[in-house]
Amino acid sequence: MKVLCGIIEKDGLVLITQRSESMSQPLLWEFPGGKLEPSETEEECLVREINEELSIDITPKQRLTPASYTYPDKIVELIPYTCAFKGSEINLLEHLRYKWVTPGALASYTWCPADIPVIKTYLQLLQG
Ligand SMILES: Nc1nc2c([nH]c(=O)n2[C@@H]2O[C@H](COP(=O)(O)OP(=O)(O)OP(=O)(O)O)[C@@H](O)[C@H]2O)c(=O)[nH]1
Repeated sequence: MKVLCGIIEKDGLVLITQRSESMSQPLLWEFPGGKLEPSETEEECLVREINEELSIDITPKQRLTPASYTYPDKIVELIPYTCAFKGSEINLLEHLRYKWVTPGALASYTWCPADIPVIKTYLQLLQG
């Protein structure tokens, strides 16, 4: 299944979210996003999912290299986009917590396994 995730940037920081105990992959960190519906574009999916989860508005910017990961019950193709934060207050509607962190701190969180190569790709992009 195709899953879109947003690396949302603001003032040099990145927004990360922690999955709640009731979700699959409980307490792991991820980039907000979700499953691509057949009727929508990748960008539409990102805007919709992030609004549904956090009630904020974002603009997708750059598509990064997707990463595939085989979980016991599903194969996830994780498609990352860098996104601009357009403002408004964050309301957590599904997640346990969120944090704005420096890119250098990303590696110190416990991520969904599919995100590990995505973080590597993002850090390489920043390094130019
Ligand atoms: N949004 C998001 N999902 C991710 C990331 N990494 C990753 O493995 N996933 C997985 O991709 C799927 C996204 O599904 P979803 O957000 O639309 O719905 P969900 O958690 O209710 O799905 P699920 O209950 O089937 O696991 C989940 O299985 C989630 O664990 C990520 O960085 N962001």
